[in-house]
Amino acid sequence: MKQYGILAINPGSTSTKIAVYLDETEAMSRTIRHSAEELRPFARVTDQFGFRRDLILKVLEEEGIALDSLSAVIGRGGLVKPIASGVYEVNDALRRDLIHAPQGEHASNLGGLLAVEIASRVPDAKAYIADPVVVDELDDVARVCGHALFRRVSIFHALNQKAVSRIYAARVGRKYDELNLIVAHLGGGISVGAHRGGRVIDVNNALDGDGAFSPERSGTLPAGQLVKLCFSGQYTEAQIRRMLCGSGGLVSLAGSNSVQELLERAKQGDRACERIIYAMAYNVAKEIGAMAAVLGGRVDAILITGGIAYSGTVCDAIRERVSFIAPVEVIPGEDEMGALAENALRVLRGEEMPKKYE
Ligand SMILES: Nc1ncnc2c1ncn2[C@@H]1O[C@H](COP(=O)(O)OP(=O)(O)OP(=O)(O)O)[C@@H](O)[C@H]1O
Ligand SMILES: CCCC(=O)O
Repeated sequence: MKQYGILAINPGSTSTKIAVYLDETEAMSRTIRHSAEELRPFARVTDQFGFRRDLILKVLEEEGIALDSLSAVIGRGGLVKPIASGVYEVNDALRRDLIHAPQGEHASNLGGLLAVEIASRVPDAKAYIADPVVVDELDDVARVCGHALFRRVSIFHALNQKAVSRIYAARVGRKYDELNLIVAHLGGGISVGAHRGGRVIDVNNALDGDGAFSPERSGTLPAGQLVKLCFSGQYTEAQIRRMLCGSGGLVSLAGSNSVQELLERAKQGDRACERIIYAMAYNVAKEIGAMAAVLGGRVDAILITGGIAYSGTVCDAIRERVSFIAPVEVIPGEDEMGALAENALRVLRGEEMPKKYE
């Protein structure tokens, strides 16, 4: 069988992760860190394009990876229009939206742009994105909220939520699209999704003041108090937005986005820290309960994933409240790089057709 070389690119706010796979086997992986000073000169995320591209090319050269060994380059997709789950070839329409960012700026907008640039240097190589944060499979009823000017929007850790669901399905010898799952991704942001037969029919918008609070994000806030703050004249719109996403959650409540650090402080006797960590777990459990109702109580398993899932303390605090719903499985960390490569491989092998972004 033909062997495929795949470069996966996952740009985050302070790092660019890259990995090269030969079929399913990882040949190299590297996390390139970017300091605040390095990124300061760039006004917009897309302005960082040339800077990150050159760093990727340098790492590939250092690792002895020849560009012409690549059959495809796949990037994490960004804040484009709401789209169905799957693999998308990077076409002009997608490129335009990654640059102009109709739903806002996000580091992952660079994924598809870097993929198409690097693929263009290799004859016949394809450029893709897969399961971007805007994957939207919401049931119609989940879009409705309590005022005609507002609607609920699906923005979440689609790539990792789908990847861990497939891992769990393989473990129990079932197909992802036969299962009803609740997946709680606990990272810098937190998303809790109801997966019914392979579709995420309800999920919180993890970027925009919705759901459980997380290390850096406020989650849902009392709307009346928020309105009052907005009109207090004390804060600009940018400052308020930063309270929701960036300096909300644990950063605001406990002064750090590191759950590891806060758990250590709690262990040393800091009761305030302990209370806040438990409050975060309590809010995640509440979201899981809501998703159990969305699934009509028919839940095969609850999966807890993301960096915070390495903490037994946090997982136990959640499990205690939700294990009456379904078995709880912890799949810590994320394998977004592996998930990107697998998505590209399915398309290269003809097992899945890439979708067209319009
Ligand atoms: N062993 C651990 N125990 C407890 N917390 C941990 C552990 N390892 C990582 N974390 C916490 O996980 C959080 C970061 O999670 P993760 O790495 O998934 O986030 P991210 O990739 O930056 O953001 P996102 O998942 O939203 O894309 C941090 O608060 C970190 O302290
Ligand atoms: C919303 C998913 C991605 C992120 O946490 O930034």
